Amino acid sequence: MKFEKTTLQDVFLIKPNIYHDERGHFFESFNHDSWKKQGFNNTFVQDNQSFSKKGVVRGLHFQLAPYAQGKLVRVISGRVLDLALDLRPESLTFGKYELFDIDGINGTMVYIPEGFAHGFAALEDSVFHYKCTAQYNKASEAGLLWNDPSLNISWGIENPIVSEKDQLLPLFEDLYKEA
Ligand SMILES: Cc1cn([C@H]2C[C@H](O)[C@@H](COP(=O)(O)OP(=O)(O)O[C@H]3O[C@@H](C)C(=O)[C@@H](O)[C@H]3O)O2)c(=O)[nH]c1=O
Repeated sequence: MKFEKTTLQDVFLIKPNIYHDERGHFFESFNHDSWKKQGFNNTFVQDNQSFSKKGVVRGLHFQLAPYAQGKLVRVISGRVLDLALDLRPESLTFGKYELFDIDGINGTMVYIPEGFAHGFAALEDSVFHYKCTAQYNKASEAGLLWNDPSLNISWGIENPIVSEKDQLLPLFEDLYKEA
């Protein structure tokens, strides 16, 4: 598996070695020792899976400390535009985001550390899987509006399906007014 930098500090892509044969294919989606060699000293404590119909946008979500989550995300089937937004004021890439076009064929994974907001758009019917470094904690849930004009995110979907909860999330500038 190859670890590649992105434009965001501490966000990286993980490209697995995929072994194809007449039965199909095989790849390691997580390997403790490979991650340790990269200096990763955290532990994944929860795995999540969701299915999204084509045209769904979920996010942008994060959990507040002490339940902040690092997430290792991947698409099992389908295709997703995945987004990480740096919310760490001390970071060189604070306020910046990057979109990653990932699918169930190339198996590319994205690691999004604690301190980022995360969201994704399902460009096809998609099964999405992610490992988290902290448990779900309802009281710590927080987020930002998926279509905040100041972020101007090109989700590649017109009139997406968005949960009621996500439609009520605050704007980026309001989040920092509240802080
Ligand atoms: C996230 C989560 C939700 N739930 C429950 C709460 C609710 O009844 C139902 C659906 O929750 P949500 O609407 O929050 O699901 P969803 O919008 O898919 O939330 C996820 O979005 C992506 C973008 C992320 O980054 C994740 O961390 C997570 O916030 O599942 C859990 O039991 N455990 C969990 O870890």
